[in-house]
Amino acid sequence: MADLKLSLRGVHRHYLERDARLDILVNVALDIAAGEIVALVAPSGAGKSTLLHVCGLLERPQQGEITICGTSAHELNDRARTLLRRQNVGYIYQFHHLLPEFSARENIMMPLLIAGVERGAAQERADALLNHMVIKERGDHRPAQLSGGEQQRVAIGRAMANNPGLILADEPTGNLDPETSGHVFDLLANSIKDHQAAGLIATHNHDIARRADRVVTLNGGAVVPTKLA
Ligand SMILES: Nc1ncnc2c1ncn2[C@@H]1O[C@H](COP(=O)(O)OP(=O)(O)OP(=O)(O)O)[C@@H](O)[C@H]1O
Repeated sequence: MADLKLSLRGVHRHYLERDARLDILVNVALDIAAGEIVALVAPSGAGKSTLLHVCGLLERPQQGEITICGTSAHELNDRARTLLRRQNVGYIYQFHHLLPEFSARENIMMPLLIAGVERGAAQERADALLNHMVIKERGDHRPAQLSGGEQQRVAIGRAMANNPGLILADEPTGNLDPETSGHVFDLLANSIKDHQAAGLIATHNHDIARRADRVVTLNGGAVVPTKLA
């Protein structure tokens, strides 16, 4: 049996809008194993961000089971869900969401400090990640002093800081030119594989999606495998 880092079963998520009910996720089943990268490609509004939020325990589905790194989130209260997320999930957004007043190094240190890691050890880990992301010499720069690709590499470093078992990325290269996109995706993919984490990456970019181990889409709210033309 593969070492599953993410497992969804029978997941339903709807939103209520006035009198209407929008069924966004319908009976979703999805497994992602350690070292596996899955691209999620679907039209705008299909529910990609909703799926990522549900996987990352940022939104509760109305039905279904989510298991992250062997722990079922089903029966957990909000506090325990937050802990499970902090310890096991790294999130990367299209617009990096770095803290503007802190340096690249401090941004990467932040989740470590929140997790109670001692400052010196957090700095060492941040420097190793800056090195891994090939932006070692940018550690003292603030986000506004970095290029888009560099900012996104810092965001990847921050997401990887706690060594999470699951990486969720929402359009991580959506803001970058094609060459930088490929480079940033490769750095992200290598980090995920090196750490034997699992990755779920939503993207509109088919060239990026093709670099994943497999591609899925949302069809009527269900997650189904797809082949890109
Ligand atoms: N909190 C909410 N309340 C009501 N409807 C919502 C809410 N969040 C999302 N939706 C709706 O659910 C649908 C799916 O949204 P979602 O953001 O998951 O799509 P997406 O595939 O990520 O789109 P995009 O590629 O444009 O980012 C959309 O129709 C959206 O308007």
